[in-house]
Amino acid sequence: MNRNDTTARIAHVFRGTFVHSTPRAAVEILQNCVLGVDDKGKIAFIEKHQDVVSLLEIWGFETSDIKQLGQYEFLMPGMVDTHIHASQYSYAGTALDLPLLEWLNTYTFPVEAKYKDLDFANDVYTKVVRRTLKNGTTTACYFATIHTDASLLLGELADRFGQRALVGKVCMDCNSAVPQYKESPSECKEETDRFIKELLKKEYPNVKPVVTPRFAPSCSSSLLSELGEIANNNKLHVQSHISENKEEVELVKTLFPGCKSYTDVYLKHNLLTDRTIMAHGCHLTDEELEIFRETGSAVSHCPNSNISICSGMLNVRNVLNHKVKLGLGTDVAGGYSPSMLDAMRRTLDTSKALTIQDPQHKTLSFEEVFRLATLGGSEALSLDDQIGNFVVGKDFDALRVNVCVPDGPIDLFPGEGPKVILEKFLNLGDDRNITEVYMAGRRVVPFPDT
Ligand SMILES: O=c1[nH]c(=O)c2nc[nH]c2[nH]1
Ligand SMILES: [Zn+2]
Repeated sequence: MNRNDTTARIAHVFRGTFVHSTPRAAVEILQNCVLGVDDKGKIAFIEKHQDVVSLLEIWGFETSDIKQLGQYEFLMPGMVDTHIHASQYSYAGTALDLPLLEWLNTYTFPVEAKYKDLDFANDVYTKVVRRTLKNGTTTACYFATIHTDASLLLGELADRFGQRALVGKVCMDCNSAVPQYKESPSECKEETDRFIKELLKKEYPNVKPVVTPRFAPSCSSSLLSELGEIANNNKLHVQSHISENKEEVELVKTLFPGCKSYTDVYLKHNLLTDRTIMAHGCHLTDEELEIFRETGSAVSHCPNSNISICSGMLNVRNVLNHKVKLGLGTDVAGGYSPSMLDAMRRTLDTSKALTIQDPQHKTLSFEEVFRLATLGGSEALSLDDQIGNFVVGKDFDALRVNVCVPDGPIDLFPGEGPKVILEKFLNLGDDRNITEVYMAGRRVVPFPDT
């Protein structure tokens, strides 16, 4: 309970129930506790309520500053969407009737080509940032499009609305189906350099660039090498897709005959580091998972997308058994829902479907899935020194949840304790239950303009 930074002042104090994950406990429920946030947005203390008098003295706040959570309220860490296409949000909820490669050619590439138009980009990007924030996504790892200026705009909007974000300008120099939607190799390199330089120059505290080769079939080998070099020279995150559906895996075999596997393609181009996140991985072999573990690369599990466009079912238990970092992603718009609550539910559904197929399969619990959506996501993005749970010194990214809002989606019954309340929220709750969202100590929901 030491106050060693004498300059930090307390900006918020909450008293009540806090729910989070730790490396040891998938769910830890801290009841009757007090949590303080300093004016730099960091968690200053979490203590039992009986210590409040000494906290008042040490930190110099008043009892009247304490925000008391109600009986049916709790704070939980903000959710981390480790894979979402901001540019596909305009058609989320539609166009789910084709498998991946046809889906890309028919729906995705024609829409993404429209982001040359900054007015269109501004409309969709404003809506996706606001929608995901309202649904409790405090951190998003975004794919934009090949357009540098629109991608910079996405970064600006995330900063303005208060969402922590990794933003990727998409890189692709191969596209025979929709040839107007690709760049030349030199354009791709120059524009990626410009994107990174300009985004870093903005000095947004919580918005950073991520090197984004779309996926192996969209990129020449020389482009993949350039991108590996850019990421390593600048110590940047990398994101892409891997082993989403079987047809794609076969295509990669024919496109990169010198590589042993899909994973080997990215490995050979120096794209697998401990700041890499690869979406899907439904069809990765154990040997490939071993490479993920050795390189510290992470998997983003996107179950809504995997089911919606019939790609496959990732065995999350197997990935975790291989000690590979794993977070959850909505993968809008292959996934139709922008909500991480949906990503948790679909993760449980997929795990149960695997158990139906094989009763030996150990189904994921809701507690484990809660961890994947919060701490697991922060680990997958290598941001766990900053966010993911309520630990002194981390940024305060949090949701204030009220399971008993008027006309809300949840009914409670006598004798239901905090664990049941959490489980009901995860399975039945929606954005009506997320009454406040904080990112780095700043209250970002409700929106200041509402
Ligand atoms: O789900 C997906 N969405 C995409 O946009 C994409 N591009 C390559 N592979 C992809 N998979
Ligand atoms: Zn994707």
